[in-house]
Amino acid sequence: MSNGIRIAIIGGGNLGLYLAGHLSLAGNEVFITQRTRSTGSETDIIFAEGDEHWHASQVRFTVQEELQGPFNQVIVAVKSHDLQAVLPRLAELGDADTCYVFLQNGIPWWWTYRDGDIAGAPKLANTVAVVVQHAVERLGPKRIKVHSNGRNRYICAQADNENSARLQALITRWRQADIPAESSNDIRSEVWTKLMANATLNPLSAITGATLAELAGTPQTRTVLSAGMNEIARLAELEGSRVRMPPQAWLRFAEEIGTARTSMLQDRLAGRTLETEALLAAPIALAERYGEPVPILKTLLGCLSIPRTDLFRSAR
Ligand SMILES: NC(=O)C1=CN([C@@H]2O[C@H](COP(=O)(O)OP(=O)(O)OC[C@H]3O[C@@H](n4cnc5c(N)ncnc54)[C@H](OP(=O)(O)O)[C@@H]3O)[C@@H](O)[C@H]2O)C=CC1
Ligand SMILES: CC(C)(CO)C(=O)C(=O)O
Repeated sequence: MSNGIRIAIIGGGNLGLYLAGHLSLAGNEVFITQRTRSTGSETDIIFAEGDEHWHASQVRFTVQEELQGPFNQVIVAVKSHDLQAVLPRLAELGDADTCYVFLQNGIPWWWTYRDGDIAGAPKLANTVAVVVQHAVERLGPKRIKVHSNGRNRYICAQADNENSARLQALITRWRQADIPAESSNDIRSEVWTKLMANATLNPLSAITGATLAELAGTPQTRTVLSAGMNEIARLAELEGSRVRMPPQAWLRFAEEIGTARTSMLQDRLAGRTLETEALLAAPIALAERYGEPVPILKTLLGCLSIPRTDLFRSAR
């Protein structure tokens, strides 16, 4: 591979497949790991449809134990509740120059982390947080539907807030692969801004079964969403951050994205664990520390605690 680099992606779900396809089609050597080895070919084809149409046939599918480092980029695309199993085995995949990239929604694992807290985890200087403003759905094991309103964003920053050449190289490489990456000098405010959407749209979609456009287009749910988003904005303020989008802008985003199902609704439909800890329980715990009332967030978490994994199965 002439100009390409070696990239490992941990987790072949929605975003893992999307990034693998783009980075592979741009000439990089891409390996993607799944929880267990899939039957079938190691280089199965990834198909994208929806607002993008492509297929990528050079991505290598494997399991983490079989990856041979060092990689230039290690992209961690598992849900936040699966990080505990993955983090201690990451450092062995890289060297001093490796970029470890994390895409998780919600309060991230590195929020209060200090180097050395988890043996085997990457250093903060090598850790890049990406706030992803994009909706991708899985239609089959290696088939995704990409939703685009023309304003997708992959907002990147180093977890230690430094602006290194390594971070800039990552952004350049992703942009060459048509991934709309950009840098931020205040990633904490970006995390809070995105959490306005994920602490409200994700749970409400999983409770109701509604798409993003249905939630944003219904007056009653708009009111609940705006109130929940304002609760998050207030927490951001208490933490010394400032959200970058008002609730109305998020509702417009949701309307434009249209028929997409949030990642949490997809999990509920498939009977998988919901990402409630990072998206709701963590900000609620923080609110309790400040004595700040968050009735909407608590109601959403309460509704999700009713185990109804079969809820929409027959309807979809
Ligand atoms: N989808 C979206 O549009 C967006 C998602 N995000 C965030 O990005 C993150 C990833 O989301 P998404 O791509 O939707 O998630 P998915 O659930 O689609 O993908 C995660 C994948 O990781 C796999 N996995 C879990 N543990 C391991 C492991 N130890 N080794 C290898 N693979 C593993 C899962 O396998 P299994 O299927 O067996 O569980 C699953 O295939 C989440 O935090 C989400 O909140 C952010 C913005 C948009
Ligand atoms: C709401 C959405 C699509 C916004 O990007 C998202 O982050 C998710 O589904 O988890």
